[in-house]
Amino acid sequence: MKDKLLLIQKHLKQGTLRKMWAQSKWILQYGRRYWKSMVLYTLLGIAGSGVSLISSLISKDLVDIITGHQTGKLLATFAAMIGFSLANILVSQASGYASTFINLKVDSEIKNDIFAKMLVTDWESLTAYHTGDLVTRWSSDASNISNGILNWLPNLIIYTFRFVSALAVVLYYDPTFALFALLGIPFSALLSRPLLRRMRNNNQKSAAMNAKMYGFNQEAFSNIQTIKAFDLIRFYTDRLKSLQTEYIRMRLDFQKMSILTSVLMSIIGFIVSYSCYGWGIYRVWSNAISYGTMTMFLSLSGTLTSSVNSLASLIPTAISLTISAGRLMDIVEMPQEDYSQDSAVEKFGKQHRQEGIGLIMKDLDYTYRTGTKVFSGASLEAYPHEIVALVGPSGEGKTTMLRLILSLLKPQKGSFHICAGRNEKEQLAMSPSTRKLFSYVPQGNTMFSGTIAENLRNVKPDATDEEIVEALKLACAWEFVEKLPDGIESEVKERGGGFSEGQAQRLSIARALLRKSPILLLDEATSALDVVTERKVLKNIMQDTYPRTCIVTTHRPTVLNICSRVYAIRDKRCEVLDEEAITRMMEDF
Ligand SMILES: Nc1ncnc2c1ncn2[C@@H]1O[C@H](COP(=O)(O)OP(=O)(O)OP(=O)(O)O)[C@@H](O)[C@H]1O
Repeated sequence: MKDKLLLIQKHLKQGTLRKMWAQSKWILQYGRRYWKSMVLYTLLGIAGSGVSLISSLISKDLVDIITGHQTGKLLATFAAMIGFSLANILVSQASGYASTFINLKVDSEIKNDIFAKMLVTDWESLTAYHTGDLVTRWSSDASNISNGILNWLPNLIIYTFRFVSALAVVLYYDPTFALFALLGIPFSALLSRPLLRRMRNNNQKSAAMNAKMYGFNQEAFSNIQTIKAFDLIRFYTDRLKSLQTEYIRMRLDFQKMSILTSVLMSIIGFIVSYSCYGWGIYRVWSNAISYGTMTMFLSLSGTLTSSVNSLASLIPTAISLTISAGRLMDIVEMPQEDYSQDSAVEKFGKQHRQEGIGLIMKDLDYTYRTGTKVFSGASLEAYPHEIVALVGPSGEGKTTMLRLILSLLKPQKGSFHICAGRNEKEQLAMSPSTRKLFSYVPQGNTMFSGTIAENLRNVKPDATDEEIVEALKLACAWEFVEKLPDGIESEVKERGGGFSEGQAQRLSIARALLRKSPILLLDEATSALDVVTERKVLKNIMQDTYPRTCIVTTHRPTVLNICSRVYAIRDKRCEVLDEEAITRMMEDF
């Protein structure tokens, strides 16, 4: 007793129980939405239990009629028996169909909901997780929750009903029989204890292991080229083997314990059923009960044992559910982005479509949560029809500045606004909502599998072929697309496969231009182009009649003299370079 109290105290101290309670409340809050499905599922389950109970009673009558213990209509009882057996099959099939249907529906709804929440989660918080881990949480943990919501509570009611109703019938006919039938319960309870203790541990380990495996596979498959180039095939196959060995060891370890438990449970089951059998024969022999009652007892003792085992199995299910809930709560309870300015931004964008939209950032401070301070008192401005360049050594903060502009990161200090044209007075604070006014071409390849036209229409579904060709021309991509046999209907493979790096970059730029966003951000997006093409692309963007504000980050100073303004990121600030400094930079290159 003292041990138990100490254990509970330890759990309370660690907050395990408190956590489990919070996780259960979180599941219930989802469950509330689906109460109708839960009620339907419960009713079907109770109907099934009722039908099988009545079948047992009819089978008793049938045996008694046959053995001459009871006079009755043999045919009618036989027909009732067949009728109820058929009803049993129908109810269990209907319940199976309903549960699959509801399960699929609830599963997709919960996954949609969690997916949407993940997408609006603060970017920096989300990047703390490996994408493999995120995918595993979203797929397996969400499925676990949807299964649990639908089954756990209804099953608790169904199994309890099954147990209580069978027990009531047994008690009614012969209370001594109940003692035999329930003989196994204390043993089952005793056995489930060590299983439960390890269950929670194992569930946690298994979820983490799945995430690790998924992450490994995902990274390996998307980096096959690098693996080959560095001759890492052996290393990666060995790594997979060692992960699999770790996984198998963990599963087998758990399986061994499960086998031991189920062997012991089965032995207990045998003892219980043979005791029931012996006791039944004795009662029939001493004329206390009929053959029919004995048959019914035997079938009901099976029901009692199985419903107790089913009730016991709900405990590990609850544990695995709370673990999944905890893993999802980690994600969905992270800070969320604020999209409250959506309509204000839309209105602002429409109002100032003609003059374009600029941006003004003043005295920004930004430090990553890891403690890396990137900006201190940095200011930057960019207006329509301008190309503003951000230059600076690697790791100085160019990409971070673009993330700040996109409100993926929030500065700790400073003012940051978009403005109408060059009018500083008419402005709107930057927020995740202002992102809809931007097009962003990040570093690396961002094309999807599909045709060139499909890729471009991803950002503007109603774009005509002419608009697509115009965007391709501005991005200097038309010169190679027009030579392709299928033109804009040519296939692009995963991650821009089938095209050179520079060609894929130009396609990405064309896609961003097609969107006609007031502000265009190019992060090293022209790095794979030759100098002539790079200058041509930027000149085209500058000369386009659309009032676009363009910000580019670059390592190459060769295009700086065509930019409206050049900021050098140094000493955590953005310093405007004069003509002389730009010329010097170009000469030094
Ligand atoms: N997600 C992050 N979390 C923590 N620190 C980061 C993160 N991303 C970048 N940093 C750090 O912030 C600093 C600026 O990085 P950033 O990527 O902005 O540089 P950059 O100028 O764009 O570099 P490059 O020219 O190599 O692309 C670096 O010291 C980098 O290590």
